Amino acid sequence: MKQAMVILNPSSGNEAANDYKAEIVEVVSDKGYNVTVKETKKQDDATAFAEEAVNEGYDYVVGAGGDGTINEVITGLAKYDNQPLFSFVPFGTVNDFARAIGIPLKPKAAIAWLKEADTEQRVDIGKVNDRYFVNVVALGAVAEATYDVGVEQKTRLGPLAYYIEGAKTLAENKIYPLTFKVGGETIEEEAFLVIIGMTNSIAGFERIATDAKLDDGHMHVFIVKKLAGFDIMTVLPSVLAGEFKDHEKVHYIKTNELTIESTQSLHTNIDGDEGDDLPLHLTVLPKHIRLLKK
Ligand SMILES: Nc1ncnc2c1ncn2[C@@H]1O[C@H](COP(=O)(O)OP(=O)(O)OP(=O)(O)O)[C@@H](O)[C@H]1O
Repeated sequence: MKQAMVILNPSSGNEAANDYKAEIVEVVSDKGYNVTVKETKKQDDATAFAEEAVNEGYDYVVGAGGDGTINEVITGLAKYDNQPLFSFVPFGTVNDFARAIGIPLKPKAAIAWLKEADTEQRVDIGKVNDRYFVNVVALGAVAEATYDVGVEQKTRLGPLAYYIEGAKTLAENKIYPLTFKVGGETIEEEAFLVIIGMTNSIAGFERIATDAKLDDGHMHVFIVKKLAGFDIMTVLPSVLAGEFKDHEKVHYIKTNELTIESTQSLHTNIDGDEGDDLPLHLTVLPKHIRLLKK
């Protein structure tokens, strides 16, 4: 019989994931798999379980958790060539990867989606230094502000909690001198924020990288330059209108490889969690994950 592993973060989504465990197991069993459930207790558990699934020859891995858990599961799978199929049920606050794939964000609907998932699509992921990302690498004060968002705040406000913390940094408008090496070219920019997205959905905004596809082989790089008072009023509408890359203070680059350096020390954010400091070397791993989707 085919083997499936469900990797579930019981604490995700304000502990909602735990309530749906039995339903997820039932759906995966009905697809004809013998199901093993692995519950995470701490950071990196999901990566270790996913590696175990590959090494023990599992056919299918189903993640259940927020973007952090999904990143960890994919990190476990990504190192290997003989990967199992992968699906997931989103239980996080933002759920960018689910938005990009078209997985419903409400648990019941997402489980119904999982039931109907029967089509394999190979999707891209990104590599940043030694780590993997499925959604976004961000740097700048807004990116750092996400660490200050508390669990209670996320539960109460959802993605808005991140925007409130981010908005506080707009007032400071701190900029960083950055060097980008891309396609043999060196670009110097004084940037307020840099966003490198793999999919259309970034921080819950589904129209930032409007033409990004799950398997387009590219990263979508948005370098936001120093904003003057009036620009702050026009950036958000440009995001909502799907015209962010055309904003006069945004330098947009589409590439499959990029290096970012700075003379200043600067933290980064990888899929919503604290990432490496600069320098960063980013590449696309094209069609690297075997997503099973509806
Ligand atoms: N049993 C657990 N109890 C508490 N924390 C856990 C547990 N298992 C994993 N974690 C932590 O949860 C992190 C991932 O959380 P995840 O992103 O899945 O959910 P979330 O916080 O609800 O979602 P979001 O990040 O979108 O708000 C892991 O990196 C790990 O540190």
